[in-house]
Amino acid sequence: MKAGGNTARESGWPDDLRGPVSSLPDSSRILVALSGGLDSTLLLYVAAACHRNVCALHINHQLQPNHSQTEQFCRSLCERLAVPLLVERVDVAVGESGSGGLEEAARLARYDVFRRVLGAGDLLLMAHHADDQVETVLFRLLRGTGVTGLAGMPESRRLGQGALFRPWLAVSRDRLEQVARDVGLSWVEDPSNTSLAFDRNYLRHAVLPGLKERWPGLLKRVEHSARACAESDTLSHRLAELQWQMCSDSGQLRLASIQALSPLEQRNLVRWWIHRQGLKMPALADWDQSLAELVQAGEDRTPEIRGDGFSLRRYRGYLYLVPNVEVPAHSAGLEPGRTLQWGPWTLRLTPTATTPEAAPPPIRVSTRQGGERLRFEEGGHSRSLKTWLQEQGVPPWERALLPLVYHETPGASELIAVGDLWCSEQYSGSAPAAGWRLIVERDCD
Ligand SMILES: Nc1ncnc2c1ncn2[C@@H]1O[C@H](COP(=O)(O)OP(=O)(O)OP(=O)(O)O)[C@@H](O)[C@H]1O
Repeated sequence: MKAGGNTARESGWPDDLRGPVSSLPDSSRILVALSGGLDSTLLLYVAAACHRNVCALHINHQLQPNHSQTEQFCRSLCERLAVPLLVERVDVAVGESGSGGLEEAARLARYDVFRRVLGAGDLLLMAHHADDQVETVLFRLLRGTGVTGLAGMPESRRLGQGALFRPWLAVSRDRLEQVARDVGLSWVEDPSNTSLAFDRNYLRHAVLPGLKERWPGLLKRVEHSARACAESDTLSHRLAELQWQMCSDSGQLRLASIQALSPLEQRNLVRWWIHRQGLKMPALADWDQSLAELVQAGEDRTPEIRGDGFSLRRYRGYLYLVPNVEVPAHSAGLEPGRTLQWGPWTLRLTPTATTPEAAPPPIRVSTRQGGERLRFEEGGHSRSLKTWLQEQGVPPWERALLPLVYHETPGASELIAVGDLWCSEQYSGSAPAAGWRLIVERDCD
């Protein structure tokens, strides 16, 4: 069978390649992530032979000198196979490369597109194979990782509104190349694939050939180890979920409950919590020690662990995971009908009548400066805001960020709302006396 001819849509592909592709779950669309390289080109042929709802998705990172030719190759290939093709061009600026380098920046940009493009019921097929899996596991091992990293790439997972599948994780690169050459397939060679400057290429070209020669069953062995790690990882998650149910109240961990867990379980639970919030583990050499101190500290102490974009803190018997929040440094006016974003709070002033009789007095929003007083009823006694916030159990870091809303009249300034915790009856309820309703909402985090 010649891949370039009309027979490309025939399902005469070898069973070891066709089997994992033909047995995919039902889907709205099957999108093949097509780089134009050997593996994904072959995958497109096999997928198109097995399914009617196949299309291809090519991301042009515009990084390689031959990127236009690669894009053109994908276009011609899809035309020949009568498969619809979606091409997305992305700009990966050198400045965005961050600590992981340009390759990592390109990978992240690619996954952003995948997430955006995948609709409900769509499957995205990637052509990762067994050698890719070994490289991934070794690479992570060398960088230092736990069982989650050593589990390698999963065969499938949710992505955007759809799911990602890697049907060929058990097939070796040699096997794919052999089939591709047998059928006379053509593909594009990525010039960067040979550069040993990239860690992955160094592993692929300088390390793995020797390891494979010495241990011919290397691919299978690493696959088994990765699978064992994936199972341990699943069990650790399951344990964390169960212990979360036992130890949490309203999204925080009860210190008394986690103190009863072993240090190993505490670390597992907090790690799971951090990942579940979409955050990264703090890069601390003494993480184990820091967490133990945070959990065991006396109530009179306020230690904290700072991570990338968040901190772990304790307050009144609870452990909090606090995402970093920025609020304006200066006070701001709240214009009627306009929305004001204040960190995670959104503020709006809306008229209760379709044609309000008068404009509201100026409304100003600011953070605590100290000494504020709160009056619950008109003409009633005022009380200290600080004491009231303490009584409400608002943690100190939150008190410093809360938007305080003032109604300004000549010579006087009156506090009419404290974040989403309290609002004067003048501006709230079914018939606010001011004729304007103040709405303060906090985004769920
Ligand atoms: N630019 C791209 N556009 C669409 N999908 C891509 C792109 N680059 C990679 N992929 C997908 O990710 C998989 C793994 O990427 P990787 O960089 O390891 O492979 P490759 O060497 O670029 O390409 P191939 O796997 O096709 O030989 C590819 O098999 C392909 O499915």
